[in-house]
Amino acid sequence: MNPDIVKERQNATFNVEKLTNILDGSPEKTRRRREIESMVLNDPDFQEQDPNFLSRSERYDQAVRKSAQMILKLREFGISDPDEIYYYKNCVHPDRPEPLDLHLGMFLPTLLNQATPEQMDRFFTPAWNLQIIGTYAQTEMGHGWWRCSQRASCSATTPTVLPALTSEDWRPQATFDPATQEFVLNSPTISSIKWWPGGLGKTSNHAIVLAQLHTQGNCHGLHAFIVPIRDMDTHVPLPGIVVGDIGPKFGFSEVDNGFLKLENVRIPLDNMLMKYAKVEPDGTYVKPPSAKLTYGTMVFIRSMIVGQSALALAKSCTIAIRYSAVRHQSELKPGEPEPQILNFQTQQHKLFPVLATAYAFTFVGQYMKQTYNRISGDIHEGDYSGLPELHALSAGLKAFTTWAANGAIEVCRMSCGGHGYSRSSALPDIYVEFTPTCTYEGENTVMMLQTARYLLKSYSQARGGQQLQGSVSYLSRLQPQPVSAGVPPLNIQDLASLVQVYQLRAANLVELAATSIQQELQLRHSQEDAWNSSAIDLVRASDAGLLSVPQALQVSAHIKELLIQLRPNAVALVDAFDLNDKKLNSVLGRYDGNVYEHLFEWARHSPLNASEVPPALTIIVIIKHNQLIGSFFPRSTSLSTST
Ligand SMILES: CCCCCCCC/C=C\CCCCCCCCC/C=C/C(=O)SCCNC(=O)CCNC(=O)[C@H](O)C(C)(C)COP(=O)(O)OP(=O)(O)OC[C@H]1O[C@@H](n2cnc3c(N)ncnc32)[C@H](O)[C@@H]1OP(=O)(O)O
Ligand SMILES: Cc1cc2nc3c(=O)[nH]c(=O)nc-3n(C[C@H](O)[C@H](O)[C@H](O)COP(=O)(O)OP(=O)(O)OC[C@H]3O[C@@H](n4cnc5c(N)ncnc54)[C@H](O)[C@@H]3O)c2cc1C
Repeated sequence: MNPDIVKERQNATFNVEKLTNILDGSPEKTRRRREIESMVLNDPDFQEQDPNFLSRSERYDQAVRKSAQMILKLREFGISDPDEIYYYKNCVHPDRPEPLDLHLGMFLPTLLNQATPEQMDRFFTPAWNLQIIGTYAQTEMGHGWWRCSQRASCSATTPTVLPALTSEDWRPQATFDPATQEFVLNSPTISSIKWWPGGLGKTSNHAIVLAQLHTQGNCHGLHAFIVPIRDMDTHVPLPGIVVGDIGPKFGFSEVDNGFLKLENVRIPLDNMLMKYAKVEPDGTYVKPPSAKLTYGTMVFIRSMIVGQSALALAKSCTIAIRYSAVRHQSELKPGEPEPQILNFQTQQHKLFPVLATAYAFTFVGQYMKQTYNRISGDIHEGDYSGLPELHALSAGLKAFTTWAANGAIEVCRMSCGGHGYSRSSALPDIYVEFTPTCTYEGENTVMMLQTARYLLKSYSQARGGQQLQGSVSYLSRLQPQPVSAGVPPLNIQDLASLVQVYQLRAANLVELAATSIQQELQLRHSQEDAWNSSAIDLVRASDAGLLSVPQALQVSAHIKELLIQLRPNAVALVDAFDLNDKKLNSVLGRYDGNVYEHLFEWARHSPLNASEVPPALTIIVIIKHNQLIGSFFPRSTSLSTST
């Protein structure tokens, strides 16, 4: 054990285990988490080659092998609780998305939320047993999101054939054919090819495809269909299915994100997910109780991503803080030993806010999950009243937490200097695997605008005298103040006072956005143009701080004081996240702090070190010996060598 890190732990002023229990929810939950962890980390079937030294195809193959083992073991150990599955999976594939993510995270949950009992028997049971492997295909090459109501090509009441259509307006279509009781699915244009779904490229044999439903000559907007895409025995693509991998990406190397072109693919009537919307055998369309229920799986994953932001931050600051405790640089005072870099105020100012955010997001993630479970329980009982708030909260928190975490991971990487740039630190991987959360499941700006939409509606209800409940109740309680009213009183030591200032700022920003829309409406006369011209204010309204210059200075001074208070407990606070070394997979973030010897050991495994003279270098050796000069270069430009 590195002596610096030992001293850090001796100096801590609280019981780390108790804090771990609080983070987990209870001592029993900590025990069970560790039990699952050891099932995976001590299982030889999950041993792997360091993916840093593998090609993409090798990484995919290794991940598929581990995922298959994972499904067998989950069954063997009878693990079926979604939280436990999620935890087990995260130990099997630490930090890395894998080919079955979409199957587990979106295919199964969409069936649970939108399938009829008969469809559950036909699809969910075989999917649970991994006979059916599914993905969720919404995004297309030309469109990541849909606004059917604004499009000439589709609305619940417009006929299918409209004069003003251009081919680029077309999206994947599912047209009901009553003669055969089938839907005929087509991707009419290049831009309508499904693009991005995880596991689609090679792994899945089924996809939930989001397509426009056409029946009896009318288009009814976006609906979900279960489409078999590969033969269940041979895994070969079925007729009419053009499918494959979209190629290498920034990260996600283990995942076969794919494309899917549908060419007159026929599926039975009862392959449309019909828990809510229905098509009768004669083609009659039965509306769902709420059109928004189609978006349910996205709300589930967005809620989950809030917790993933916390985990990415916990990992990043564990690595950076432990490393900063063992790394020494630059004499502070001449003649004295070099200090731990964690003693530099600037280093603390980089890392301690990340640490605090990791804790805050952990609790926000738990709150988001409880809210999701509560409101989705109501929805299953037929009460849809909480859906707008759940959507606004999950969309806004997904965007806010992923943006914040995305920036903070990079702060942690840079705070480790050069070694942070090495893949041995794990920080580059954490970044590339995390950063697409800002884009997928709804691009963050678009999500903030969804939250703003809800805030503005709530604002106008509050101004109309309604007493609002839940997360927007502050809009009823607080009267937005004009700038001339000055800044509110603030006690920076008092959490309640800080919350009040945040709420006031939020109310002011919502009012600012509403005023902007009103002004733009007078200028532009169209609600949509006024909305777009106020979009910057709207995004700010979803991301609410209202301080005077002296108050801001007071906050700065207080932050410096807090850095000093936090310093003795920094290592213990990251230890409390209880991230096992094998899961963390970082040379810099090792629990024992023995960084340098392991860094050296890790580098020696680089494939480039497999031979002292890599084969490609023989050409240089030959050139050096002047044997090729005559044939490679004209005499007049021949290289001068000393040999
Ligand atoms: C037993 C089960 C076992 C489970 C085990 C689980 C264990 C877990 C194991 C593993 C997990 C692995 C982790 C998984 C990793 C996942 C990787 C993810 C990979 C990525 C996937 C994707 O990206 S899928 C594609 C996602 N795409 C999007 O998100 C597109 C975003 N676009 C949209 O959401 C909509 O198009 C948009 C809302 C932007 C616009 O739609 P439009 O209809 O035009 O909207 P608008 O007119 O603005 O609003 C209409 C109306 O509807 C309301 N609304 C919009 N969205 C929602 C919603 N989601 N919910 C509720 N309501 C919504 C909106 O507010 C408007 O309301 P009103 O104002 O009119 O009242
Ligand atoms: C790693 C990864 C995995 C994915 N997995 C899946 C999957 O499994 N299944 C699936 O269906 N999809 C998947 N996706 C696709 C993902 O859901 C989309 O990329 C995402 O929804 C964003 O859509 P887009 O790419 O069309 O971006 P665009 O909407 O084209 O965004 C581009 C820019 O335009 C801006 N913009 C767009 N609309 C507006 C607006 N109304 N107002 C203001 N600004 C706007 C955005 O803010 C952004 O800056 C995945 C993507 C990635 C990167």
